[in-house]
Amino acid sequence: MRIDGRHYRSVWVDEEDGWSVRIFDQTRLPWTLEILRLTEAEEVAHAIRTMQVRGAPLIGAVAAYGVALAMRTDPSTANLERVCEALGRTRPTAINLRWALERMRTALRNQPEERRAAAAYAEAAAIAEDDVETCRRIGEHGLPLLQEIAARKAPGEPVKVLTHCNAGWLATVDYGTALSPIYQAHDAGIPLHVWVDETRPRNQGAALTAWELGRHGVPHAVVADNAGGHLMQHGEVDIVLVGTDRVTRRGDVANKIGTYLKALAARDNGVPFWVAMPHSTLDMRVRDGLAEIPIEERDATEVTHLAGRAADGRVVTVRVAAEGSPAVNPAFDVTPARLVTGLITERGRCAASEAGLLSLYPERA
Ligand SMILES: CSC[C@H]1O[C@H](OP(=O)(O)O)[C@H](O)[C@@H]1O
Repeated sequence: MRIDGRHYRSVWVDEEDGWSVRIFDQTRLPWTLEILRLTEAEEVAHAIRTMQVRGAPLIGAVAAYGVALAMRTDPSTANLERVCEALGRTRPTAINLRWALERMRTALRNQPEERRAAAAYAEAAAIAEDDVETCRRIGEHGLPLLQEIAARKAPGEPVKVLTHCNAGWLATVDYGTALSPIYQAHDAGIPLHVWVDETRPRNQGAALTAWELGRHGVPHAVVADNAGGHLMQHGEVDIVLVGTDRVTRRGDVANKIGTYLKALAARDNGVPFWVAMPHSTLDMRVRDGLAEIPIEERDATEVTHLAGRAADGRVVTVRVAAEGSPAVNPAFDVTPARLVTGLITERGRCAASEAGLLSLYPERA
């Protein structure tokens, strides 16, 4: 994403010192653009736990750099195992975190200690570059879906897309997943209108997706999470495009809480429901998403309180639920494969099924 003339990714190694890790503090967006400098693996773990950095592919890439930071100070095998375990415990649902840490372990365990830091930075960079190209290709394979809808409309009539949470470049190293086809369609001159689910309780849609689309000039409107079904009933949604945190062997999809409800409304209204999935999000070790995918339970105060910017510019948190009322905060839900029209991957599109996935990823059998 270009900001003030400079192209940014969502994670990078500091150009001056060559080893510290830079990220945007996404808890401060859309109000202020703050760049954090991470110098220790524990700071990386904190950033992931507190969602200063979030998004399934991005937390994998940032955790990989967390391992590199750890190897700088202690390249022992004991420390490698310790830091991978600690980073792996930060968030349980997105499989990308485990995928990236397993890839780092594999790349480092047979390296001599004196070469582990350099090898760790190289592998983390490879994970990041892989994500960039993967997300760019997801855009290429998702673009035809939007072109086909546009071709059925009157000239200038926008393709109406609904998206949930943030699956843009802020959720990946660059380009995004669900937003990647949207950016490519916009840049190709296809008229779009994006319904941005606010995505309670953390409001990644209202705060992050709206900020991204606004900066890119993509026409959009923020809507309450509960408005999506109504919009679909009234023909205001041509397609639903969402990201994912884990796809199982049979095509069940874990994603931000509320995704399942959109899939139900989409099915009831005959609206195509597509999920953008990078290879790092595929978990062929799990078949039944509802039974096997761990759903992160986050702090209740994310539901009872809301962060926002006061009139004087301060970012404040206010209580929105009655004093003393408890709250429950599951951060993800699972959409069964039967409600998913298809998966958009870096290798093409496929059905949300084992056969569909193996047709694109035969090596994952
Ligand atoms: C590119 S997929 C991003 C995926 O991650 C988000 O979760 P979180 O913001 O809690 O990290 C959400 O589920 C998005 O769809």
